[in-house]
Amino acid sequence: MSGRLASEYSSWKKLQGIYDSQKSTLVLKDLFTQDPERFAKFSKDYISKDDPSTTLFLDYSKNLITQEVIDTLLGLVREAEVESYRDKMFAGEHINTSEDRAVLHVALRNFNDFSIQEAGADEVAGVLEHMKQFSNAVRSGEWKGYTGKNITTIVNIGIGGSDLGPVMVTEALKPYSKRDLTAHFVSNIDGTHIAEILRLCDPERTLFIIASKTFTTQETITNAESAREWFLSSAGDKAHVAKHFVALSTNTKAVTAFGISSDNMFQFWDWVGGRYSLWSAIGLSIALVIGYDNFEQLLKGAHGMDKHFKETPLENNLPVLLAIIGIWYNDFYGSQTHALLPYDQYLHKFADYFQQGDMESNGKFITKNGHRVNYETGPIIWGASGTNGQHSFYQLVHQGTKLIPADFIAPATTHNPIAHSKHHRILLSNFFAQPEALAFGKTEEEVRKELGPNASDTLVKSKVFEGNRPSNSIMFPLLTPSTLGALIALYEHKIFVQGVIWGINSFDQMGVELGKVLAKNILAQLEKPEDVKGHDSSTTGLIHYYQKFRKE
Ligand SMILES: O=P(O)(O)OC[C@H]1O[C@@H](O)[C@H](O)[C@@H](O)[C@@H]1O
Repeated sequence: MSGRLASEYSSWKKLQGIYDSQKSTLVLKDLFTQDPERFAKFSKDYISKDDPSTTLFLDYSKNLITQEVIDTLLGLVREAEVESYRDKMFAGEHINTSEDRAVLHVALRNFNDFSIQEAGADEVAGVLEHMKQFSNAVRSGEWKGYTGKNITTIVNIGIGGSDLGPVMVTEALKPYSKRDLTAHFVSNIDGTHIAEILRLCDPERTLFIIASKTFTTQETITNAESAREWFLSSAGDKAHVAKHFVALSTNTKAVTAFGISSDNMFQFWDWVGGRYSLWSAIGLSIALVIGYDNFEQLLKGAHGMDKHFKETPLENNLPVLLAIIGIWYNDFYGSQTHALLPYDQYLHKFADYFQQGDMESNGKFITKNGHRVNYETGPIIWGASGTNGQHSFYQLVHQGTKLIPADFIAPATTHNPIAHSKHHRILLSNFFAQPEALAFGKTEEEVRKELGPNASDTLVKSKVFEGNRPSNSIMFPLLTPSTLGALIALYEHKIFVQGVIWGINSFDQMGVELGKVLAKNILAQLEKPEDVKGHDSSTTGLIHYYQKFRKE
């Protein structure tokens, strides 16, 4: 991050020139015809140096790019000093400047390869050991509830980064889960969320995991208090809380004040951002569900990608490639969104997870130096698992008026090869067909030929696919813990690279604060109409409407 606006870099200006002069010739159909080597040139294998069985394959040939575009985008990476910023992150420098914090999720999965000096980095192994002991004890049945019964249900209470990561990963790695241990996740302050989950729980066999970095988040603390009240209405004695409540937090004082002993607290540090915290104690529910060894594999898979990101030249660096291609569409083609489309039911929460990961990191208009950007920053991230999306929103992706770059993600093999893998073959045939249709479309001539001479012009036109809609395809042999770790880290580092190029701080989240402050103020005014003060007429009117129906 050089301190300049991205648009001031010479490579940015050059990219604008390339876009203006070559846009009409950047046509995938032609680019593929002109160069039979295009796939080989624009695809990369990732093989983990530590564990060669962990691999990913990235095909980025179906993008509106030429070697010149890629080279110029890499020039942008150099001008923005991404490598130096990356090294600062790994060294523990306080690159989260607004909060004066290091950004060290890489230290949580380090396994002694990188030397990191920041306070707390040397405590990671100890916390992992605590997680290992605890998860083994619960899973084996050695840890008993207050009436001497095994724990069969865990309820993670957390929100944002203290929820989305554990939810996504426990869903993604279900084939590795202990099937007789049920995991629930409560996040929403809406009492319906916890009420419906508690209906499924037996207080004698349920463990509540209160996950909150700050331990002050209103939703989490309120849900945790209601869970404790529900538990005590059966257990009676407060001493039993120790067997049924644990906390994952950086705030020992607040955890103790809540009534959870520090023995049952799993520590982490202020240099772990909420949306980067699944690798920390926040991952306890993951370790409980899939077992500690699999959790460690997840960390190791991510560590392999960290090494790749740190050590691989820019032109072969997968997170860098994903980042610059994203910038090409976001800042030059004017794409507003980016779709994540995993063709794997186990990854059905992947887009939700990276909605926070990306949008909370890069949804910012002020640079680290306090200037307003004059270009677009983070895209809107959305998506759903294939093939469901095909029967809903793909219509717009294929024939709508917007350019929506997409990442298609799929495992070559499945954990559920039912009907001799027939399902998986059909799934993959769609995974291959969609990017092909998006890229190459269907011409009027082809449609006319298909429909015959009597087809009306209107019908023919409605069936034309313009094509030239870009996508990346990411494949891997099977969705294992280490592969998932590598895949998540790939996207984390992509977000990092983009943030550095845009000159913003990807590691604070000031934009979520205003709503919280206003809600607190309004909460105090909800009882009487005469208390509703200081709002616009719309907000006042809405609160008055509520007050007509208000009940205890
Ligand atoms: O873990 P905590 O402190 O309860 O915070 C939960 C979430 O709180 C939100 O307010 C933040 O925007 C998220 O980044 C964070 O993950």
